[in-house]
Amino acid sequence: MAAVAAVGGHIWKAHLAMVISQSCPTHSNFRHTTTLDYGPPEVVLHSWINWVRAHHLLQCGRGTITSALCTTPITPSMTRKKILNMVFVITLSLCLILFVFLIYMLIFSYWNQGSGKYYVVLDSGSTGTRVYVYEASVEHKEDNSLPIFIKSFRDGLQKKSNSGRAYDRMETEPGLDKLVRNMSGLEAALKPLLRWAEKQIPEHAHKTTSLFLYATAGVRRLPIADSKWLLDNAWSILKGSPFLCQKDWVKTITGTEEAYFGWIALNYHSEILGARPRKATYGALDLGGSSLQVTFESDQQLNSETSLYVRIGSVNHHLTAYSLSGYGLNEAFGKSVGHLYKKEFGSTKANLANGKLEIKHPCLQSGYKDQYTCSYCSSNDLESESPLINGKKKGNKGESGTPVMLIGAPNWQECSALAKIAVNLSEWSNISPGLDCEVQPCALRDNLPRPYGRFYVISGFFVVYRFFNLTSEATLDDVLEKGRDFCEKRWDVAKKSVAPQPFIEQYCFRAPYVASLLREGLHITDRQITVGSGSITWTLGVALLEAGKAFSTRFGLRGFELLQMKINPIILIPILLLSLVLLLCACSCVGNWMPRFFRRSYLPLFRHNSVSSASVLNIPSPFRFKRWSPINSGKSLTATNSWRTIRFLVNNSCFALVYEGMEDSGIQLMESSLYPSANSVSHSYSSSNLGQMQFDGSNMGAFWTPHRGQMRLQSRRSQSREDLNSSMAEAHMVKV
Ligand SMILES: Nc1ncnc2c1ncn2[C@@H]1O[C@H](COP(=O)(O)OP(=O)(O)OP(=O)(O)O)[C@@H](O)[C@H]1O
Repeated sequence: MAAVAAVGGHIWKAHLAMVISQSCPTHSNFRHTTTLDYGPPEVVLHSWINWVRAHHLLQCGRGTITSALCTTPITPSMTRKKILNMVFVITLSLCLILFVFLIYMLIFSYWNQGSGKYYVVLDSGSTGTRVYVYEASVEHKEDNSLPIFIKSFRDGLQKKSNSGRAYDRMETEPGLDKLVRNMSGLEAALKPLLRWAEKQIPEHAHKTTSLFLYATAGVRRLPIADSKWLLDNAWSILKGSPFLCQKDWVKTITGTEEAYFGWIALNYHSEILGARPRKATYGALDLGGSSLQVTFESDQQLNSETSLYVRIGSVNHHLTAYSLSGYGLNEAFGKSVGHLYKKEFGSTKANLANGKLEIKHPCLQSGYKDQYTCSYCSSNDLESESPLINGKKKGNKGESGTPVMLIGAPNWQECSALAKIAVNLSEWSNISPGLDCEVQPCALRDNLPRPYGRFYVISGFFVVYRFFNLTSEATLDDVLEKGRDFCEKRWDVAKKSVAPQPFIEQYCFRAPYVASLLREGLHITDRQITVGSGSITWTLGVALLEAGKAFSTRFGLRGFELLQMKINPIILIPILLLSLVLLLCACSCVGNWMPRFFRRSYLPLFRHNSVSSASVLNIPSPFRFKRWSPINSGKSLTATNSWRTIRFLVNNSCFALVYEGMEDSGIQLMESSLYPSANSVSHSYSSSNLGQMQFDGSNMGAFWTPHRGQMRLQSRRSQSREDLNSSMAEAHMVKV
């Protein structure tokens, strides 16, 4: 009802009253008045009539009404009529729902096509904090993949990428984990990023742009008090931005979440997500500065700790996702230094030398000499797996790492062996002792599922390939070869051979490390991997999932199902028209309401006698049913076939329905119907001084349609020949 009213743009407050006709004196005390808050009058009328009938019959059954009329209303044909009426109402409702749904789809689909929603995602990694700005919009794609288009903003960043940095992104260093209780440092890390984001997004959209800060491995491994300080203060900075930000949008994400977001980003980028027919997804190996995220799809029953069930569109995915802490590029180098330190000085912390302890590193070029703060040098460092500070300094709880002096002593064989040690979990952790990398993936704890299927290697892998100018077709042997060449150069030459960028000295180590990590650490072969682009970052996954939520909410549905329905106007418009026709037909059945165009062909009985198309009726609201009283009807009625039938039914059911409250409303009634009968007699309506108007009390009332600000009364079309005949038959039965 509410939907009907809303669609029509009318909210009707119908005050209905039924009074037993004066022609039924025994019922004269029976009066029922009620108020319906919503619903167009035709539906209200119809429901009311049904109620009245039921009530009347009930009263008769109880003997509270003794009128002879009690014997007349219930006949098999009336029951049939009731059923028909119900069917009509249901049909009408269904058509209406279909119609409204289609309109809704049409409007919202195209509304969403154009409108974008912005997202700002701050990635607080161990190496630095980066800002990503995305604009998401609904866009249906030819290949049926997920119909969300995400655009990433990189304005003004092109210049930076030419400077040798691997990513076109706005970033600040160091990572947040090095800024514990350093408010000015925290502001310096975040505010430039916010300012940049503000410039990318149109001002009018700032308030609706969602801002997230997700911290990863660096903050993840801080003591709780430190990470809380960081996040609380980061929140106090972010809430001052013009963007929409909530406290729980400033948080540390788990390694599994990070892995999952990366997988989403990768498969979205590859246009696989939500595709129909289903396409095989790629696994993701996302190598950061601190940790490595592994995500892949598998049908096997796997470890419940690492299992994720995801439904995207109509496709279910069973994922395995985990994060290998300490396997990021920077930390791996730290482990190599820690191993050398242990070999040289044992596992006790050597404070004595105060940074003067020299460590010869086989993965550093000759001529290289620099300070390094080792986080894996003391046994404490190793046990706590404490993070490196910007790849160079500091341990947990404010405790500094061990300062050492790194000296380049290049030796490719030793460097490769050292890289393997950094990969083998049993070499630097007591979690899984004695792992043989030839036998099992030695970067994995016992209970972690082995990577399976095809993978895209992203982030740190991309950085390494890019550093050595390798294409995505390059093999791991190519990486090793390039690494070896680079290691053999003198440091001053090597440094100048590449554009300025962070961690140049570590790439000699990184080449054998990434090869060993994939081959020995994870048992992944060259054939299984493709190097992904630098634009695939887990932050894209965050934006995509948020956009999916936002658009699904707009559609009022969960998930992407509706978004996936490609709405082709060529199909939709005919469906809409068809539903409209169905709707009109249903309306005509229910309430004799149908445009003249349809009506003529259906109702040959009605023929013009004298056309008075100007006759209209102002409908007052509230309105009321009132008994039909020929005495009160003042103005004499023009008798017609149809009218006689109406009156007959009215008399049969002992009451008539009359709009009440029309007295003051200056009612104009049609003198003759727009739709004349075959007998060239017009419909007639009472236009008494009381403004009463009769309806077919035993069946549908008239249907009212808004017309030029007024309402036109039309006679009930369902008083077709068939209907009339059945009414006559009923009357005849009663007489018998
Ligand atoms: N702009 C850049 N140019 C060159 N190298 C970069 C750049 N940004 C990051 N790197 C290198 O890539 C490595 C991985 O960086 P990434 O941003 O993926 O890690 P992170 O987010 O700091 O790591 P984690 O999430 O594990 O803390 C870094 O250690 C660094 O060596």
